[in-house]
Amino acid sequence: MPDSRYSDLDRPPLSAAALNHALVRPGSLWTGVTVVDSTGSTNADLAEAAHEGAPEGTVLVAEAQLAGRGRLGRGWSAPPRSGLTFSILLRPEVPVAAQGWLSLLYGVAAATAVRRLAEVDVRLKWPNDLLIGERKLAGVLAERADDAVVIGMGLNVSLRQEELPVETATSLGIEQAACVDRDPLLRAVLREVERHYRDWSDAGGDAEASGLRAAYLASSATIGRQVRVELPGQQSLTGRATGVDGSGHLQVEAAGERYTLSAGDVVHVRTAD
Ligand SMILES: Nc1ncnc2c1ncn2[C@@H]1O[C@H](COP(=O)(O)OP(=O)(O)OP(=O)(O)O)[C@@H](O)[C@H]1O
Ligand SMILES: O=C(O)CCCC[C@@H]1SC[C@@H]2NC(=O)N[C@@H]21
Repeated sequence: MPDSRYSDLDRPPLSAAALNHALVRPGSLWTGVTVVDSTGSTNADLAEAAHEGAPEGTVLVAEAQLAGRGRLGRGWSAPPRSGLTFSILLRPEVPVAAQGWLSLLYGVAAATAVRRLAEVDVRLKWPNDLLIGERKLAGVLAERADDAVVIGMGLNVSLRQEELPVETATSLGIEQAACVDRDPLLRAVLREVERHYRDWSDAGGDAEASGLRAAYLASSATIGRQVRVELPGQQSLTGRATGVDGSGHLQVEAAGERYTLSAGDVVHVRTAD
């Protein structure tokens, strides 16, 4: 008899009406939540909406994604309703140089929400993974669309072991989390994103002044560790990850030299100690 807690197609679909009721109100960052049964990629859809002038705070959630994308043309795959696949549209008014922090901000917010509701210890692997132990629970993808930024997240909620697309993945269900309900998880993530985004925007995108850097470092699975960074063209770098700069770039000290790496430059990061 399968464990009915993880029978995803029997789960209630997410309700756009309930999400709008909970999240969209005067003064809130969130201006509208749409839930679709299926699409290619919520990031691609919101990038198109951004070109057409969609407002900041637009949220798009897909019950199923057919061409979910990750960093560097990699994919994101998960069975329908087994998790959360959603994107948000932001129009940040802080210097572009600081906006590299947005995907880290998103990770901090999601980790806070997941820890609180699901009661599991989540750590952040630079640039874009949420890990439980060494296994990937969620990924974040921030992409520029004109002067907007679209940030998407895939979060594995009830995937069973045999449904995981890669051996290095996990889900809240597998980790026996206290909450495997997608609706409260999604609301909590978006509320935390709003809180961190306001503080960071009010500080002009200064991660230090807004407290974002401290929150990020407290959750980091990368900083302070020995890392092996794979770079394009079969090159690699082995050294200590020492911090994250004002643009969200990873700082690595290797053989007495200091390197600064942006998420777009890095093929893979492996911790090596
Ligand atoms: N539902 C999922 N859960 C966990 N991982 C997934 C899922 N779907 C796809 N992936 C993995 O996520 C990868 C995309 O993420 P990303 O581009 O961050 O690569 P990565 O392997 O996590 O990089 P790094 O080695 O630096 O952490 C895909 O190549 C795939 O291996
Ligand atoms: O780990 C990664 O590389 C990032 C994965 C991001 C996946 C999410 S799912 C919702 C949104 N739409 C996409 O096509 N990708 C992101």
